[in-house]
Amino acid sequence: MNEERDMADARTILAGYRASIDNIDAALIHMLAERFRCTKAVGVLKAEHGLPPADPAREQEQITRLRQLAKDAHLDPDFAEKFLNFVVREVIRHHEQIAASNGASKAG
Ligand SMILES: O=C(O)C(=O)C[C@]1(C(=O)O)C=C[C@@H](O)C=C1
Repeated sequence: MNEERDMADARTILAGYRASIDNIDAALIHMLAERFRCTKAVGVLKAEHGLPPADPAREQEQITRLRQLAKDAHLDPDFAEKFLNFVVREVIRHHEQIAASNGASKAG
């Protein structure tokens, strides 16, 4: 029946899209892992030199840049900003933990 074939075709197309989504999600995880590997090193550097975990001026530059990139890529700039903020808040939390343990190791 035509309806059954349409449904089978739709399922095949959906599976194709899902395969791409799975590849993209894997790439995002790998890119985030690399970003956090890098920011961990930044956290150590900052802690060793007594630099503050957060740098609001740098964040403002990143937001401006990413909002423009998002616009050019037809991605919602508000979403891009929220995503960056979400990631950066987690980075700052890591920086604070590193600074606390750095202080503890200096004291001990
Ligand atoms: O560039 C820095 O100073 C960082 O610590 C990295 C980073 C980021 O994740 O991009 C995190 C915290 C700062 O507020 C700004 C940027």
